[in-house]
Amino acid sequence: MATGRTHRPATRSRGIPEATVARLPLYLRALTALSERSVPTVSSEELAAAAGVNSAKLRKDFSYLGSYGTRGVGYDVEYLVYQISRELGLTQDWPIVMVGIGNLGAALANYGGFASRGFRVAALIDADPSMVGKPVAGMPVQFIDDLERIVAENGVSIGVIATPAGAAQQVCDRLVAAGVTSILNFAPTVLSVPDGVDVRKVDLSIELQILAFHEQRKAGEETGGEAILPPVVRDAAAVTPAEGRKGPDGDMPAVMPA
Ligand SMILES: NC(=O)c1ccc[n+]([C@@H]2O[C@H](COP(=O)([O-])OP(=O)(O)OC[C@H]3O[C@@H](n4cnc5c(N)ncnc54)[C@H](O)[C@@H]3O)[C@@H](O)[C@H]2O)c1
Repeated sequence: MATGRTHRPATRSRGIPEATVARLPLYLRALTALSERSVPTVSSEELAAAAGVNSAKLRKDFSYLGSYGTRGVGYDVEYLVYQISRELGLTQDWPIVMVGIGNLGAALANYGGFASRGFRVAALIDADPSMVGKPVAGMPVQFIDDLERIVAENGVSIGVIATPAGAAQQVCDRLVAAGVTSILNFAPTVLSVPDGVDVRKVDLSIELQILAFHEQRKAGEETGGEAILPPVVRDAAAVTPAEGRKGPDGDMPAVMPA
């Protein structure tokens, strides 16, 4: 089923660079907070600070949306919320399915932030027969055998995978064959998908490793250049890439090769 990795151009067909697309949710989150406080307008500097980006980049990003603000007044908050939501496709409801309702899947299912951002959890799916019918976040868990029917009946185009890494590719293939064209993957494995399918990967351990890198740098600066390696990096240094290292769940290198 899987035919290869998806390669996307850095610029989307409508002319908005991927880097800008990646920042739109940050602007939207900051703008939504302003909207909830009934703030009518915001300057590029204020909004950039709230979103954690620099203001020149923000102005450039908004120019792709055709939004230039008004000199001395700033940007209209409600209109920008609408414009960004429309650009991100959030003015419509997106039914999603989650596969793998263990510790992580159940926590995600219980997160209220999806629904408020236009993502409706249509179904929770697991392969463990003892979980089927049990409620998680107020929904009964459904059996993996019904995946294709569930996707078709709910018109699902986005799937979330929170299974062990060893099951993720097979689950991904079934989702794609059923018609899902976007996957959010939490399993620590690289998924192969055909052209036309987008995969986003979330890995908190990679984020921690990046922080560890910065901590090591800071420690090096404090000691005048003599770097103090945190334990995870010291361990990695003793392992050749060919040997690899098994992570806590036995399927992921604890330190990803560069
Ligand atoms: N991305 C991150 O930052 C992050 C953080 C925590 C965990 N994880 C990963 O998320 C995954 C889930 O972690 P967890 O702690 O919830 O594990 P878990 O063992 O609690 O849950 C996994 C669930 O997947 C189900 N499952 C197994 N094979 C399946 C299949 N073929 N189809 C459908 N369901 C299947 C199991 O029955 C179980 O309910 C793991 O791969 C883990 O490494 C990622």
